[in-house]
Amino acid sequence: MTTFGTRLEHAFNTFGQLCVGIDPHPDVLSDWGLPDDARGLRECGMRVVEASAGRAGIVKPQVACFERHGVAGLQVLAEVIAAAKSAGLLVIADAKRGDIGSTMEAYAEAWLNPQRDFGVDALTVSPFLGFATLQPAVQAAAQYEAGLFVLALTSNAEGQQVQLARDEDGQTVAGRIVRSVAASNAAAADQGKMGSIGLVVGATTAHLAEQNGIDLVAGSPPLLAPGYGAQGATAQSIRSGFGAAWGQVLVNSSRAILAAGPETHGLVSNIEQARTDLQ
Ligand SMILES: O=C(O)c1cc(=O)[nH]c(=O)n1[C@@H]1O[C@H](COP(=O)(O)O)[C@@H](O)[C@H]1O
Repeated sequence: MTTFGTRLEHAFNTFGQLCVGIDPHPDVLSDWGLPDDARGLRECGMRVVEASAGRAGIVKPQVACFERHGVAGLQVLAEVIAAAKSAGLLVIADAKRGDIGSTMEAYAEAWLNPQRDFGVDALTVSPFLGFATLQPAVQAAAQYEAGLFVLALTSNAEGQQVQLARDEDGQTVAGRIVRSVAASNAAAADQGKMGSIGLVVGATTAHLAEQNGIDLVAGSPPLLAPGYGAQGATAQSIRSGFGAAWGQVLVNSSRAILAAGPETHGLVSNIEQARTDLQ
């Protein structure tokens, strides 16, 4: 095994910077002619995995879409994760977990230990109970050679009220999170490698980093950028928004890819189009 940052760099070099989002919303299932139940989730998830394998390096299942169907939905999530891993895809679980340290330890064990049902390559986490509460997850990531994506500057406009708030030193909340993540990646950065502790910076909001003096390059964190396609960001706006940090960016697209419908050729064509646009 190698660190998550190294596996991600390898995926970038092989397949480019696209992350295929697996978000089986009720509308998607209905458009695909599938029932809004565990069978529909399984069919949708497995088709996206099949279309992504060998064409994209990374998939990101949206846990909420599976959780919505209770135990049966979570069983399907475990199956989709296992199928994606055996197809050679890196899997980021988008569960946005965050709690006091002792509880965070349990979340980290559930999502980052590869022996567990939901063991994935990386997990999205929330630092809004204080960055230090994420420490057990940072430790688990090191132990299991997994990764984290810490919310910093999210793609939704409402996020800015909290994330761009300034403290008495004039520092933004997002800026502090970014600096804490950079410090967690210091060892990898010293070796010129991509870190395993990443940030979530929206494709739609990336330009706000530079405008607010936030340095996304320090510590080489991978940057998960949702917002491409369905939320309005384009390949061009993302490149200019991230500027010098573009090489670290993993661009997620969920609904825009799933809009192809259930046929493999349509999904493949949307994945390949997104990959080409992002090159
Ligand atoms: O953590 C995320 O992935 C995330 C963070 C963020 O700031 N904005 C955001 O849209 N997301 C997720 O990224 C996906 C975006 O989906 P589409 O807008 O359909 O491409 C959804 O699963 C969101 O929950």
